[in-house]
Amino acid sequence: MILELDCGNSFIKWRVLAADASRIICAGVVGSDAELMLALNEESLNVTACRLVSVRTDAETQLLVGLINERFGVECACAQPVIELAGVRNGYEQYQQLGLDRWLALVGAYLHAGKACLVLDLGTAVTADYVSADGEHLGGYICPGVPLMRNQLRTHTRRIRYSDDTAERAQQKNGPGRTTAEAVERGCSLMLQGFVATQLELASEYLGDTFVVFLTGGDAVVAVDMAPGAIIAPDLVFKGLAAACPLS
Ligand SMILES: Nc1ncnc2c1ncn2[C@@H]1O[C@H](COP(=O)(O)OP(=O)(O)OP(=O)(O)O)[C@@H](O)[C@H]1O
Ligand SMILES: CC(C)(CO)[C@@H](O)C(=O)NCCC(=O)O
Ligand SMILES: [K+]
Repeated sequence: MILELDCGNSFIKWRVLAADASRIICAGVVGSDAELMLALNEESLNVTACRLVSVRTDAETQLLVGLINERFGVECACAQPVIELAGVRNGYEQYQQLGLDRWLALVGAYLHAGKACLVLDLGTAVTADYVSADGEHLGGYICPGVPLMRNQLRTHTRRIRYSDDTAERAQQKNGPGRTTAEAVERGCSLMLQGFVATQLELASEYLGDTFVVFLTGGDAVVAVDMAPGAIIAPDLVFKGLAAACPLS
């Protein structure tokens, strides 16, 4: 079995594939290394290979690599920054500085589409990346996602306080908020939608008429209605990871 890990700033997304990568055996999202090891221990797994991508510090990543090695006796293949992969060229002035999750997502997208693509990752951070029809990464954008916007408001004000339940109820509609929770939740959601709308406009400008939009990340649902024809691809990073760390 192949263990795959996407180690982000907030969550570790994990999944286990059959040895021939033909199907997903189990998968999950956890908040910490310890939670990951607990989740993996709950399954009876025969892990024979591991590949991972991390945007954490090298020290944090090595800690996790050590835990995996201890538990399963396998070395993790870690995705590394490269200038070119699977027909895509990294567009950063310093290719090492492009977040590896962004890089693998856009490689995964181009492998899937084979033409120009706009990759929108709507998670803790929101990112947009542009790939031209011939595989040139043109660069992208980074901004705070809904969880960060919401937390900034909570942290820097005294009267914005409400529960997660209230937040969830407030998100059902988009009209002007009549409670604090509604005003904040709908406001942040509109910020995100405004960002997505602008990205779609820019994409026509930079990518021409024919491009494929990929939506990924926890808040992808907020944007589906705005991008008809967009491909919802929760596993884009894993697609790119398989290309970055082939097992044979
Ligand atoms: N406590 C949780 N348990 C399980 N799933 C969760 C939990 N919190 C969030 N999720 C789900 O996990 C996924 C997190 O993905 P998302 O793309 O938003 O990650 P992210 O916030 O960008 O994380 P990172 O910065 O760690 O990559 C979402 O699909 C979300 O619904
Ligand atoms: C932007 C995030 C935080 C998104 O997860 C990650 O890709 C990252 O840490 N990137 C490094 C900075 C950059 O991509 O320019
Ligand atoms: K992410």
